[in-house]
Amino acid sequence: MKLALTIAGSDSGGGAGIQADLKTFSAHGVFGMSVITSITAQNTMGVLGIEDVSPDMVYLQMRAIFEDLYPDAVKIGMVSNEEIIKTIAKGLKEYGVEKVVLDPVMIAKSGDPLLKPEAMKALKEELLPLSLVVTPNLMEAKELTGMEIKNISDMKEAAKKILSLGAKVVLVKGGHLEGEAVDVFYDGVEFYEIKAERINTKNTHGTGCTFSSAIAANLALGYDLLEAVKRAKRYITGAIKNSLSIGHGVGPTNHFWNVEFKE
Ligand SMILES: Nc1ncnc2c1ncn2[C@@H]1O[C@H](COP(=O)(O)OP(=O)(O)OP(=O)(O)O)[C@@H](O)[C@H]1O
Ligand SMILES: Cc1ncc(COP(=O)(O)O)c(N)n1
Repeated sequence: MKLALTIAGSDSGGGAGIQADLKTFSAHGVFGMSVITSITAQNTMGVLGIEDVSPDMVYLQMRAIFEDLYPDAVKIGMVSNEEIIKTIAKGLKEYGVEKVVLDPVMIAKSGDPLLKPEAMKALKEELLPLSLVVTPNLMEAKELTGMEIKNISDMKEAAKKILSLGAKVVLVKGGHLEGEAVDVFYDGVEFYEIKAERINTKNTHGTGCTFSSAIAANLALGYDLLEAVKRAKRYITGAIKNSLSIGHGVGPTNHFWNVEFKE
């Protein structure tokens, strides 16, 4: 059995964060574990409240996992404050973790901030250099580079800048552009455009979480990074195509559309 770990925030509504990540791991047949960084009171309409877990408790969760159930890959999502970011960086270094997918979550689809503005620097300086791949959406890539990003050529330029911040591979997600859903993968040598059809739906809560945890699941399964990203792209496209119209706002991705064993 392969093991994957998500270090992220809890979404009470089940569509994003830890909950989306664990469902994604399960759908890939990978055993999922979690380090919860923050608890959000959240649903398809927005975020009612956020309570960060103490850095000590974040560290203890990491210890509990790494000293017993060593993961084959790790995904990092919402890490809202500087102390938590530094604690995670310390843990990753201490336990020598290499297959790290960093989703630099900043704002929820609902517009609610999930990263404190003063924590941006720590995210850039402490976590980015420790990750194998970082997966910013257009807004996050803009925050990381200061660049306005309007097309694929801008995405490539941004990917180069983010690589120079210390990331080994950058995957800029074009979910917020128009036309085909194109993501730009840059490993410092070559650009790859990872493409899929655009699905016309309002139900995209948790797309970034689902995509990054699918990359981590495929890394845990032993695929190389580019292949893991291509497989994750197929997974997220299916999860959006079959997304769920539940709740009154932005519905979540669906992890049960390709399940073989139905009642
Ligand atoms: N409507 C869509 N149709 C097809 N693919 C999409 C659509 N929206 C997003 N994607 C794809 O989903 C993946 C996640 O991208 P997105 O840009 O939505 O991430 P995100 O904004 O970080 O998500 P989140 O807001 O959940 O953190 C990317 O591969 C993107 O191309
Ligand atoms: C705990 C948590 N983590 C991440 C997201 C981002 O996902 P989205 O932008 O789809 O709301 C979220 N809303 N909540």
